[in-house]
Amino acid sequence: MTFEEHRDTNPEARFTDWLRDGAEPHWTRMTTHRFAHELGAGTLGDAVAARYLVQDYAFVNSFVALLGYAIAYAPSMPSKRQFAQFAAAVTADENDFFLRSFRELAVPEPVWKTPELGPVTRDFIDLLQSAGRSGSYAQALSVLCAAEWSYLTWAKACPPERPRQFWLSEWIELHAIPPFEAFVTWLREETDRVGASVDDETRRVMAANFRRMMELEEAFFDAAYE
Ligand SMILES: Cc1ncc(C[n+]2csc(CCO)c2C)c(N)n1
Repeated sequence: MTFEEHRDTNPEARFTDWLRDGAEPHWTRMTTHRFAHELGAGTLGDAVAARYLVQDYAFVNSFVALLGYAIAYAPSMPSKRQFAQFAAAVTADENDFFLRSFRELAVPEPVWKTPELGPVTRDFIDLLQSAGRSGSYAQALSVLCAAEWSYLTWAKACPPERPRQFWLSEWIELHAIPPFEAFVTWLREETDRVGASVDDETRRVMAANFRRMMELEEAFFDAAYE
């Protein structure tokens, strides 16, 4: 269904709802994945957590580069500020979380500093780079929106009692706290606004990016068990 058809069925329909619907079944499989359930229950194995965090640290590195592109492409100073403030949080508090977790899980420095990238991580990095280098704010938004909104969704579904292991509890908390939710709310509104103003071909590319992201998000959780 095109966005226009989607809007015809429901005039209230948001562009980002159309993106999410177009990414099924991956959206639902990722946001209700065994990985997220075990994370919430505190039963995720240490080896699974360590494997995931090493690959995710490499992902986040490319993710920060994409935030840099979003700062460059954003059309106004208030939009640039949203990305800049978010990038500051990721490179400070979140980086500290990764380093403390690697220490606690006894992951040697060379393993997290120069990791052996899994195939899903490589595909992710390619997608983040191509969205960044596209020169298109719309494309950057479609990728960022998939990554952030899906993380907010599984984290908000976690039970309120947090696991005792800090690398699990803080990872949930980071993605369920009000400032993160506020950022995702803004990011969806920004993506709704841009999606409504671009041509049909750009909308198709945004939907393809969003869907590919969710396919990789699901595969990324799977890969932590392999
Ligand atoms: C594979 C993968 N996809 C999305 C995210 C989400 N994410 C990336 S950076 C960031 C900033 C604040 O935590 C968030 C939410 C992730 N970590 N790993």
